Amino acid sequence: MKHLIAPSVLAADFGNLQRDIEMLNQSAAEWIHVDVMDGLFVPNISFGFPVMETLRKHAGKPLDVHLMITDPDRYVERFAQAGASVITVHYEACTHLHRTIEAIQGAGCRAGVALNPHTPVQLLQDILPMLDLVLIMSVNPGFGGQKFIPNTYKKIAELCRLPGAKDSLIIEVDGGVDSGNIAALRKAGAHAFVAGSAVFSAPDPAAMIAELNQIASIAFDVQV
Ligand SMILES: O=C(CO)[C@@H](O)[C@H](O)COP(=O)(O)O
Ligand SMILES: [Fe+2]
Repeated sequence: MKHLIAPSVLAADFGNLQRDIEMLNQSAAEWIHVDVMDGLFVPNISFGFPVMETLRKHAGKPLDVHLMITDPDRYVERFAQAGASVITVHYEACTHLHRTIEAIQGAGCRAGVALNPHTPVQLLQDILPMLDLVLIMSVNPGFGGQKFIPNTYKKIAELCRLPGAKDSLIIEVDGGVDSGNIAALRKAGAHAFVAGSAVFSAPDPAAMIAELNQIASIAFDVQV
């Protein structure tokens, strides 16, 4: 499966959000990653529907919504209506994950499940055949700009070996992804790469997205 880059708007300049979205529209990014935090599931609050509204209005690419919220079932329908293409919920935040996945897909979106660094991929075994995406967190969720956790490589490889996944299952990795680890992550088996600070702290964010895209595309040819 082809790789894709999903820059996270959490690291964008909110004073110039429209400008940053335009940059993403013109860039090699395939998706736009939207981090929603409720201050309960994670110790941080990011943004909600008003920002989704702006994104829907200006973004020309699919919105990949990462819900770091407790009981996400309460908001699945609204995020779908607000323009999400992918809705990812946390394994740790759902009591009835099977029902939640059905609700996301029933609302016309692709459904993903995110795993915190401490959550083993094997816990997904019984639900894997339903999933469109698994998001492996490579930092503890809640903040951008954190250090990448190397155990992620092992988790991606283990997930690839789990039976029952759809051929189209997308393995996404999120947290501390940059030009130094994206090739190894791609080789480990990941397809979708979220990058916040690596992109928006770069002097030329669009050039950094192109660089990440390029490295991922030749990952299998390079020694890592
Ligand atoms: O979900 C999260 C953080 O909880 C991420 O999507 C971050 O926004 C990624 O930012 P960087 O680690 O790339 O700076
Ligand atoms: Fe995220």
